Amino acid sequence: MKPLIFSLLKKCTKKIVLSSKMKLRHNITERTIFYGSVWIEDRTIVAVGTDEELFKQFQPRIAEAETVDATGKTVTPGLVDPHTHLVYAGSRENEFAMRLNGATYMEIMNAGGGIHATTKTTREATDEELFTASKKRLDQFLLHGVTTVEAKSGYGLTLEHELKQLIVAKKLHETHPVDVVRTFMGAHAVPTEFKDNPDEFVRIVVEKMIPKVSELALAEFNDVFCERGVFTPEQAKVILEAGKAYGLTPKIHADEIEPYGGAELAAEVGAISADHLLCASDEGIQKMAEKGVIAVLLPGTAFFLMTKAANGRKMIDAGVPVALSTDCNPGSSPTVSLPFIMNLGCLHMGMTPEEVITAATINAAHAIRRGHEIGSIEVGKKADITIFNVPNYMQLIYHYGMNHTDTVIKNGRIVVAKGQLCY
Ligand SMILES: N=CN[C@@H](CCC(=O)O)C(=O)O
Ligand SMILES: [Zn+2]
Repeated sequence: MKPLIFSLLKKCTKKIVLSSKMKLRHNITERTIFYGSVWIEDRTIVAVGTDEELFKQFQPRIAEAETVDATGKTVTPGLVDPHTHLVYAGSRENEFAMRLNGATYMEIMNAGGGIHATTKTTREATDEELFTASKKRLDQFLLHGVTTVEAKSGYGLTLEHELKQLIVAKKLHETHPVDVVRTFMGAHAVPTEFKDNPDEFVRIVVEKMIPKVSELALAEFNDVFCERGVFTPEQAKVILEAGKAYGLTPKIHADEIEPYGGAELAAEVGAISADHLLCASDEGIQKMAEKGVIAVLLPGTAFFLMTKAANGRKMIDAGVPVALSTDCNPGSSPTVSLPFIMNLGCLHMGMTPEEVITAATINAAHAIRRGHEIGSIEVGKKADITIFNVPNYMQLIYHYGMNHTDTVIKNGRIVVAKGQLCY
């Protein structure tokens, strides 16, 4: 039998343990252990407790363990980002300059820029170029303490190019330490070639793209940008129901620019999450709470588009489980820093530090159906753990705009040490 690899994290001044029982009890940190340890065997967490408890339990075997000393640092579950547009080519700083001069995000998109601009550069990129550009971003996510990301297609908008994006995402998942969970988003925009006949494009998404994506098992989720001037709630419903028939779980970009019935639709179709929600109606929020739809909030997008962030506090108080994400994309949120998003969650959405940590770990894991295996430091879960070089979790949120990541353990393996990649 192969010898096991043991790893011990000792003398952590603080370790946050978030129980997966918290799925819907999103607003508390269940347990913080001072001077705690985690015992990992292979890829799995075998024991969690105080230094003393684990020392007693594993005393005869400590000599054979590889030890990571986290003295004076803060240990959390590996962060989970449940909403990214990771796979794309090109960059849109020209639009940033236009917005600084007063143009709006939708004006730029309606004039053929925005998502259309990235669709052009992504279609033109070779598979290798697309892989290399996306891998660079994934490395940056890892360096910021993120061990799992969701990644959407949606910059292809033809069957061929949507598949190209999803295949790159799959290859990243297979070759990179960070797990990449795939979402098909063929309905990210109505391509310019269909601007006079959007229903024909919806037909292609439903009849050609979804069946193929499902046949090739390239995605688990199906997402739609439901917004005035993009896809109507009626079109979005057709697309999401079609996905369900092919085993793809609905997600939705909802109520980002104006109230448009997206939150209500998420509840109606049984979406696992509704994302953005800056302008969600009270009724929509209520329906999401009733159906257990997770709100994936993206305060980096509001920050970058200079608009008011979603009301996270109101959603939590209404009983909606809230997750946080970067929304990493070249137009509305070109960042990989989930810790910065956590800071915005506190400053712009009325969330507490405990709530934003929960939102970026266990609730984020549930938003991509991974709550049973990641998102908390619990016995039996994957050993995905991040150590931040701060003495307590408050400082992680308080010292904003800096990368505090010291060490990342992914699947029981050290992949970032002293803030540098080492996989
Ligand atoms: N709002 C729609 N989609 C992305 C932005 C995509 C882009 O601008 O390239 C978002 O989630 O913000
Ligand atoms: Zn998005």
